[in-house]
Amino acid sequence: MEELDPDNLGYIELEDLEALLLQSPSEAVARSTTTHSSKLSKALSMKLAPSKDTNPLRHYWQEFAYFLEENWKRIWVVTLWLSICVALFIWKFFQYRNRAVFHIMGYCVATAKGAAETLKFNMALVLLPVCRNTITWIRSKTKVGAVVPFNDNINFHKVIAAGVAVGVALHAGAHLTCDFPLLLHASDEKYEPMKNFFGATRPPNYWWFVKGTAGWTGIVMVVLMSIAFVLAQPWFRRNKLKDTNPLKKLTGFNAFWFTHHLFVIVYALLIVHGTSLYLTNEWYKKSTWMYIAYPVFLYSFERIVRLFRSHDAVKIQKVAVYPGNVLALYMSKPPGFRYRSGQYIFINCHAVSPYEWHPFSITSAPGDNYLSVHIRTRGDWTSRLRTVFSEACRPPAEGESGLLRADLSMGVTDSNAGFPKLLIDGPYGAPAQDYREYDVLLLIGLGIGATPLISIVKDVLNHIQCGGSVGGTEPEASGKAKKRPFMTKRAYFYWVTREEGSFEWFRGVMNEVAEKDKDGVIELHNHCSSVYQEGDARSALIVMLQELQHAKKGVDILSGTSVKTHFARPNWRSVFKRVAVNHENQRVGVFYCGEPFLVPQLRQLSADFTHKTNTKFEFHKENF
Ligand SMILES: Cc1cc2nc3c(=O)[nH]c(=O)nc-3n(C[C@H](O)[C@H](O)[C@H](O)COP(=O)(O)OP(=O)(O)OC[C@H]3O[C@@H](n4cnc5c(N)ncnc54)[C@H](O)[C@@H]3O)c2cc1C
Ligand code: HEM
Repeated sequence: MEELDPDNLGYIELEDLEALLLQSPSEAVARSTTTHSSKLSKALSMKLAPSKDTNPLRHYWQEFAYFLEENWKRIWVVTLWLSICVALFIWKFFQYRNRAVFHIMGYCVATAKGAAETLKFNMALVLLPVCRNTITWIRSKTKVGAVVPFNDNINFHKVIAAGVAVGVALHAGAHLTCDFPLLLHASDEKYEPMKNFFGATRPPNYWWFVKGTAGWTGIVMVVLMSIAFVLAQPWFRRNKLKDTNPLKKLTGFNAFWFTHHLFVIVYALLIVHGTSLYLTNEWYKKSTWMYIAYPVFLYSFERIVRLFRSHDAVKIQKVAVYPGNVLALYMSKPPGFRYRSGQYIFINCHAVSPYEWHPFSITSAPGDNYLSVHIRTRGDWTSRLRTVFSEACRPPAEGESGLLRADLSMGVTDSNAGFPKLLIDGPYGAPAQDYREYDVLLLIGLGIGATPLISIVKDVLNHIQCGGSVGGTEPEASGKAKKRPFMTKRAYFYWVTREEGSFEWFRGVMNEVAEKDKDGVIELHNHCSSVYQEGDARSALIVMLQELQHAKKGVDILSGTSVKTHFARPNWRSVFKRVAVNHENQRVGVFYCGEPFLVPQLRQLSADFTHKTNTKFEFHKENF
């Protein structure tokens, strides 16, 4: 069944529907599933002015223009990076092309040295996109985000790592398979200029090169990097192996994480490798440390900041365990802790694992005087966290939401009532944090993916309450106004979950919106996709019961709030159509968080509606 317009249920009077339901449920179902939603869809289509342009060339050009518009930041960054790599390679390659050693080892040595130059650069650069604090600071405090795609930092990290892999293959491959054998078998005449580097007597055998400092450090680096590279692949990191596979225990996020720390040894070896070169004697030509010094220092500083910042445990103020295996933790805000909706923090719980840090989106709003996260049980760590916190909880009192809960005196007490110690680190920037730049927000969350979006909804709500006018300047928790404008004038939130129990997670927020948002700035749509299949008569019956209850008591039977629950998935095209019709000539920020399978469809709809209407949709996504 398609989305029903909650404002327009006039196709059958509710009293008639109730009577009909008692007499003839099947007829009631038939009448309730009239072409209401397709009528709505047609009416919207008529309001839209679709492009009449059928010229295929122009169509492809439009697609291309949209592609450029969407990707220009990525394109310039990757083009610049590639150009620097190529330039470094060529520069070093031709330097060696003109040296005596070229007459023995030829293009092999020129290739090895060209590749080594890109390796120094890439081993330095690969650290920058993972300096999370620096990136969060730059994107919050400066306008650099307008030209640099910070949301792609981890993708860029992987692209550079791929550049490292190519560099290692060329460099190590050329040295091991070509340069060393050529030098061993060179004629005495050709060897003559090499005496400066290798001494009067020529190296006796291949093993001599391998056991030399440059040789063994190089080989150890390749071995360590190979382990880290393999375990960093999404397939291993996300542990997609079958349970029966003996390798299963050796992979997963922790394996990725610990083997990634082998890079500490790799960087130490790289410095040694770069100072014990066979073909360079002058110290000032040994430039490896010059490339990597600053990024290594910056990244080390980041780690030290993380260590100190997360030193003190937060106070737990409230814990609730919800259906759908979700644990909600409400904690005190550490002094000076400022964040934006959409950002996330890392959490560490000693009682679960002293070394593991897991990221979670913040679900409270910047104006709230507490910090909250909603954690869905996925694997070992989240399951154990749920267990240790559940054990300290009591069953909920009547009317309270949450299966088990503990409400402490909201920060007044120093005692943590026997709760395990919790450390946090953050906040860190995420794609959803840029929502304030848009006139209109279309927020789409799948399951637990609603978490960063809930914080946005709360922030818009707090803004309505504090400032009164949406679209004014941004009020701070303290009440002072900052200069940065708050552009958002309207927000649509679509939340799709499988189990109806999930609506418990954010029941409080839903009620608050319904109660406080008098001007209807925020429009909430809950979609429950598991009750019955689309078109199933039973689902139509539930819709009817729900309408009756909603009309009589103002409360939805599933969400337990005044927000209506829809059945089955939303019709995304209709959703975009409605937003386009309601917001001509405006910029709509589409923020999606959830499983990746919906990304192509939403991206395509954003592109289509940007082409065909004068509303501009900008798509952002986050998956976890
Ligand atoms: C930016 C971000 C925000 C997130 N926000 C939320 C949220 O609000 N609510 C929520 O329930 N979940 C959120 N997650 C997902 C959450 O971090 C994982 O579900 C959790 O770490 C799983 O740990 P596990 O050991 O229980 O599960 P596992 O079975 O070990 O892992 C399940 C999945 O989580 C990933 N994962 C495991 N450990 C980590 C880690 N330390 N860091 C990053 N990824 C890891 C794995 O690669 C795997 O894909 C978020 C993830 C990210 C990256
Ligand atoms: C030269 C090789 C590499 C180096 C030096 C390197 C280094 C790092 C460092 C220092 C971090 C930051 C950890 C932190 O502080 O949180 C990191 C994170 C990460 N790296 Fe690498 N890496 C390399 C190769 C790779 C490769 C090949 C992949 C995957 C294909 C990869 C995937 C990742 C991912 C996904 C993260 C982010 C983890 C998270 O925050 O969830 N890296 N890397």
